[in-house]
Amino acid sequence: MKDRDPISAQSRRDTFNRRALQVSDAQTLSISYVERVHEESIPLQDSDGRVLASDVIAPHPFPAFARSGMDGYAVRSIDTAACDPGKPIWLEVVDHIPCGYVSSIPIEQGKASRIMTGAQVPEGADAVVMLEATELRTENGRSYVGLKKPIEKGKNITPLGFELQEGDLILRRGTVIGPGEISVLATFGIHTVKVYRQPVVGIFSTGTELLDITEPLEPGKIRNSNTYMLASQIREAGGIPMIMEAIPDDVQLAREKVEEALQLYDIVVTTGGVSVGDYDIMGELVTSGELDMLFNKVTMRPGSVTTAAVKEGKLLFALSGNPGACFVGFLLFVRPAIRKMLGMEQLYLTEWTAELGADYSKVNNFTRYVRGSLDIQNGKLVATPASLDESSVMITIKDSDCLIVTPPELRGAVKGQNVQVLVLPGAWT
Ligand SMILES: Nc1nc2c(c(=O)[nH]1)N[C@H]1C(S)=C(S)[C@@H](COP(=O)(O)OP(=O)(O)OC[C@H]3O[C@@H](n4cnc5c(N)ncnc54)[C@H](O)[C@@H]3O)O[C@H]1N2
Ligand code: MOO
Ligand SMILES: [Mg+2]
Repeated sequence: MKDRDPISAQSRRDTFNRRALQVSDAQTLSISYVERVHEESIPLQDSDGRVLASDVIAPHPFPAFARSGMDGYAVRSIDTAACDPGKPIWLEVVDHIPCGYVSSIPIEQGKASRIMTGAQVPEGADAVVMLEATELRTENGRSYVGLKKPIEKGKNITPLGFELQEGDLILRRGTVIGPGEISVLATFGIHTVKVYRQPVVGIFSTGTELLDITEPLEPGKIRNSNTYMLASQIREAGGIPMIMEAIPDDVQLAREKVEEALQLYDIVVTTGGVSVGDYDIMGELVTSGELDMLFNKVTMRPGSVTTAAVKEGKLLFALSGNPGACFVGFLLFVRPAIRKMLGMEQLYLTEWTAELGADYSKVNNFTRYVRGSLDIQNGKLVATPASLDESSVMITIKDSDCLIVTPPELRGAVKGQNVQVLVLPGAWT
């Protein structure tokens, strides 16, 4: 027995007349409402995974001095030209140069200085002979190094500016910071980094059947998995998830919750209640005129009822309650919005061409995004559809590396056929 009021008859009629947008049109529309978030400065050591908010220009050449690549002797190559294994040339050792020390003794004809890997090459020297190719003798308190082979000019020396010149553009705004970028920033003494603030994304699920993950199972009810799946997806996208308590199917509660979430957070994502059922409250809310609805139907499966609306410049994505549709809806619409806010350049999933690993017979008039696994077979990238790929199925999400894009066609797709795949974050890229 129901103990709730269904949504209005008018709302239900409206939902039957939804205008479906193509995925790309729906993406373009929703992304056009996204503004980049503000910048903030954070310590370099906290900047992993964050996005640079300004270009980084090399403030000095790197290396900033000609550097020895070996432990050995800094010499003038010309002095070694006449070396012979049977007749070594002896150069007087005039200095000893550890790392971090700058020698004040230039290398003149017939002279050499002992030098360590990473030390600044002294003036006059144009090559470093490695220690193993030398012998040492002492005479009258002076040291001499013996060389048996000529050395070419520049050998074992990394010239000043070998990697970068002063003024070179090293990192572009929009770059995601990882170990390589951190190394660059540290090298140039950029200890405080200007990055985009992480968008804060409010999440709540709707559904009278939902139990909290801490609650024991009850007949007819399920635990709320979407909220936690979305929180994980938000983190991967670079946002900060704010988990709000799920609500039962009550339009008034949904209205208040959406209002509150839009006040507090940069983006709001909900799940459930967007189809044509009697208690599909989010569907009713977005068509009530309180928000500007952008779309409530997209020509895709799963997630055909994916909905987006905007209020005072903030986006609400009302995703389907079915876990598969929720997962895909996030990837196609919410993730790009978070990435745009973060100033990233690549908003959408990476697209590759792969061979289909098994026949896929399901067809309809919408593009399907089929969960699949990727592997290499006989040197070719192969995408195999998941055994269970229904929108309501949760279990195969964890096994997927990609979404296999199957456009609407009369026939199904066959094994061996080329297909486009959208690579899932963290899988292979
Ligand atoms: N007459 C029609 N019925 C349905 C249609 C249709 O076109 N005509 N579309 C189907 C498709 S496709 C989808 S997808 C779903 C969309 O449903 P809603 O987005 O309205 O979601 P709910 O009805 O609230 O729930 C659907 C399903 O998902 C479970 N759910 C909900 N929230 C969660 C959560 N937080 N964690 C885990 N699972 C959740 C819920 O219990 C339902 O089983 O509509 C079809 N129906
Ligand atoms: O929204 Mo449903 O399949 O289109 O999952
Ligand atoms: Mg429903």
